[in-house]
Amino acid sequence: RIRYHKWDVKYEFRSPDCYKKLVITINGMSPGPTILAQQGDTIIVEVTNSLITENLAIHWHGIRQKGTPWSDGTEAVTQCPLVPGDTFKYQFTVDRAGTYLYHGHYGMQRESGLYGSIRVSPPDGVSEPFAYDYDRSIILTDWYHKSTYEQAVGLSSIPFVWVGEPQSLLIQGKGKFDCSSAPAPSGVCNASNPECSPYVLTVVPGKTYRLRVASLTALSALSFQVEGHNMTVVEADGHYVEPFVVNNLFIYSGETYSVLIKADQDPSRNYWMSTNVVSRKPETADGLAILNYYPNHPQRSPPTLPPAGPIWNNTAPRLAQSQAIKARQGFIHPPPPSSDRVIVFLNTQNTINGYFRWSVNNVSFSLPNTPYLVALRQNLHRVFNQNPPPEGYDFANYDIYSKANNTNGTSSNAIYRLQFNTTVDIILQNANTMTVSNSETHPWHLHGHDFWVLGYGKGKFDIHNDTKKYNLVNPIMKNTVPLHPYGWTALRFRADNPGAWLFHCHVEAHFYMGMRVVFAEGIEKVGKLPSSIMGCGETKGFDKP
Ligand SMILES: O=C1O[C@H]([C@@H](O)CO)C(O)=C1O
Repeated sequence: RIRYHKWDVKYEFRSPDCYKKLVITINGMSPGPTILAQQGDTIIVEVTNSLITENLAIHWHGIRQKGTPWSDGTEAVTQCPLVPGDTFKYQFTVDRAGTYLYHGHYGMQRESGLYGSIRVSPPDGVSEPFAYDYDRSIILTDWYHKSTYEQAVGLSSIPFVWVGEPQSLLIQGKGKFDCSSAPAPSGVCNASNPECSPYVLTVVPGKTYRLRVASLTALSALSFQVEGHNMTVVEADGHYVEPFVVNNLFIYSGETYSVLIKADQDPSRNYWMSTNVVSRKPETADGLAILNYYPNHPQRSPPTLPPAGPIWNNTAPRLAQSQAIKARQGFIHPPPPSSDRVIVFLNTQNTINGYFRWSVNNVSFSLPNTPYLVALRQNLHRVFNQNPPPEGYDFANYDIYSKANNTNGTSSNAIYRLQFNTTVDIILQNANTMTVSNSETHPWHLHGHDFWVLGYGKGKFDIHNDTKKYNLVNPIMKNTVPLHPYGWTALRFRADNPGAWLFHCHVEAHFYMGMRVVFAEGIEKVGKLPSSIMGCGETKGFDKP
């Protein structure tokens, strides 16, 4: 089946947390419309850029774009962005049931509200390996009052202006900023604006809900909890999980989970759902929503205090949850037992000519003006640096626990070329930032593939011993994975999808500041590129017949 959508993307004044600012909407909505589809369907989205003075690109997060690498929606990697007034047709197949996302992938637009859910059901006659009565989706985000533009300029200025902690946390696009906490011009912050009434999930007592929880935060790692209700984790990034029960779910930007919740508590009242910041010292109020037991009034506040959530600076339970996620029995895709290539990515904060940057192996990524996909397919060698970027770092001498003696980095647009159909291991290695005794959480997202998560650990990854602890039996496959503070994460994937694919930290500011790489594979197998992805940089005129 073909699922056709026509979207108009524009800025509108909105007050998702009671504070009025410019929000990017799709057909008037933020979050945008949910895309519902069945495995095997073709999705067509005709997007018109009505942002007036900004370009646009939309990424289909978790969709691998097999055979349609030009529809991945990543500016300067797979397409020229849409200029204001342009319409672009994204067309791709959803080849696996599960929970996915879409969001802006031009500059830092995602965090202006340009995002939504994709929900793919199994083909006819195939049932999910767990039972539920109802299916609901929520996306968690953090929210800033400064415009994305002001943030981007601050990040690229001397002196550096950090974005800081968010002003509020939103659950499915709704939050509450305390208007009395900061003076705002009259009419800008209005606590009684109905736009910022809490999100309500109504449940029928006794029924089981599949709640698809996703995070698209700009910065924050989150914990999510439902007062008085356990959650059974059953899906992650479109793969079935061997079920396990949690009180709170840790979730990082770019991840999706399905949890089962049974409405089996006292039905005479409502309950809180809450989300709170972890991994960074919180300066943001917890995000709240209401779990409404039918037929109680949906807006009636629960008689209790919202659950507080876990303490922010304890990494142990976060690492433990990461390690608990295994592929479900009967749905295990065993990884190849070994790999053809191992690439180590040291994650560091750097300075380049006085500018703050983020890097892998001390190289901070800069985007060319021409999409890699076109440059590679049409041999436009001038577009980017043709030398291979580093495959590792100075393992013997680099102390991951201290601020580096020399924090200088370099900037490059060189890419990793992978031999088609080979198996590649990626070791993400965390380190101290430029602040003493500080290491952050980085959620890494891979376009065009799922990877096996072979393991997580603390400290410096040891290629001789830590590889022996890899889970080669039932590792989960994902597209986004956390790298915990001072830790390592080991991934394996098959370079089997012809195209050019981003791999990056999903923290919007870190991505913007260069924490990304590009992989390219099987370019000679890429089909004829649509001229609609061309027209910028070295492809000027290529879009004309
Ligand atoms: O990129 C970042 O910059 C700040 C801080 O390191 C300097 O202000 C921070 O917390 C980041 O994640």
